[in-house]
Amino acid sequence: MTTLEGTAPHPAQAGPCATGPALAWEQARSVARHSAAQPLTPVARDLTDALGHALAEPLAALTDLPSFDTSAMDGWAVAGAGPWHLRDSAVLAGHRPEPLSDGTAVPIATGARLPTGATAVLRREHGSVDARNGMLYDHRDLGPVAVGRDIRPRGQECHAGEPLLPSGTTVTPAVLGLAAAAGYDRLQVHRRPTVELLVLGDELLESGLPRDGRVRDALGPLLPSWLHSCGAEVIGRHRVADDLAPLREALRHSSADVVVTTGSTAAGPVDFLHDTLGEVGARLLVDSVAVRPGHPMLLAELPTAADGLPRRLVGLPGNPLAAVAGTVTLAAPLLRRLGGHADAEPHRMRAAAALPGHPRDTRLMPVVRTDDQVAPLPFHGPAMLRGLALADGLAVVPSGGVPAGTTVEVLNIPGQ
Ligand SMILES: Nc1nc2c(c(=O)[nH]1)N[C@H]1C(S)=C(S)[C@@H](COP(=O)(O)OP(=O)(O)OC[C@H]3O[C@@H](n4cnc5c(N)ncnc54)[C@H](O)[C@@H]3O)O[C@H]1N2
Ligand code: MOO
Repeated sequence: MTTLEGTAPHPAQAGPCATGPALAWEQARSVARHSAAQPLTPVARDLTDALGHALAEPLAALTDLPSFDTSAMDGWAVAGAGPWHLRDSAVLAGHRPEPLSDGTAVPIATGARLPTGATAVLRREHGSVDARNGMLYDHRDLGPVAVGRDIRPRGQECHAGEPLLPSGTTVTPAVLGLAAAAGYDRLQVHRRPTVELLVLGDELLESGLPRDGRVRDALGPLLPSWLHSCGAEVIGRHRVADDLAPLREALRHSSADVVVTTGSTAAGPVDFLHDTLGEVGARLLVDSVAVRPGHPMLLAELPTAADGLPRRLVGLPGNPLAAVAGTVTLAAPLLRRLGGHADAEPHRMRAAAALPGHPRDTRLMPVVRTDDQVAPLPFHGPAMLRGLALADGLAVVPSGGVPAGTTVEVLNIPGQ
């Protein structure tokens, strides 16, 4: 941990950008996660606005589910043994039915409330009505209809007050559906951390073919939805000129919980990030990580803004795959922690082929899933996205690499 203060040397004379030894990859992820003492404050959100947030309290059922004895099939609600005298008015979903007496039946729809006295539901395809005497017969000839047959009893899925999901659960479409079914109109969720994305690099083009030594900005299009799927609300995305003053002003004026920068992490003549962090009085928490690609990535605590809330900066390297490595290593754990999301269990898979490693550092390698194994993809250089675009995940390859058959951790690609 290093404090950058005072006047830094001009970047052209600056030595290696990182001021201390690179942190081990696992340690860097842990520092990023624990750099937020606690998740952001809980807020109440309508169901439609809660998607992607994390539950700030356990989701408990507000009612029994189903909340009444329900017909599971279209057919007849029957009372006792058949044949049954058939009542003609059907019971539909949403109706309040009259009680049934023993030996009678009434047509009923799937989802309709069962009349009191009904002992079972006879499916439409299992019964027939004799129009002459108005009697319903079970034509399967399998003996009496079992009591409770094709009835979903009240409380079958849960009882009121029963915990359904723990706090920290990410609100997925399925969680929204469950919450609605269980009686919720609003959910207590953690506020999404706001993120401002600053894309550095005067050489970047925003349209057309790469030309005259300039390249297309690949990270502006890639990162916002990834950051969103890590739980962030991306409130701005800007290009910033390769100069200390514009970057300093952008940092001073940002109101985001987390500023994410791309590029300028290394020691090139226009790599102003370290100097700017020094100027604004930021505190470096991670200053390079023993991981390839992406080792110059960094995490800093920015001075507290007028609102008194802590602010952080994740510096992603400019090489696109290195930026992706920085996203999964530093941005994702920090954003998930701020947003209150529970730690995901590490996902492990067997390597279908040898996974080459770096001699000293962890390597993050785009891999494709084949059955229950993962295989490395070509075109995984730090400046390349071709392998990643085909990948199902990023394998965490320990230093030295691993032979085929080894079980390795595989990181999800955000949003997949
Ligand atoms: N002397 C050293 N040089 C470098 C080191 C080092 O440790 N010492 N590290 C190398 C590594 S590893 C990486 S990764 C890069 C990191 O560089 P920066 O974060 O300073 O990024 P830039 O220099 O601005 O750009 C690097 C590369 O990426 C291209 N780029 C930048 N932004 C984008 C974008 N949004 N979309 C597409 N491509 C982008 C940029 O044009 C450069 O080609 O530094 C090495 N050097
Ligand atoms: O981190 Mo760099 O990505 O090795 O090119």
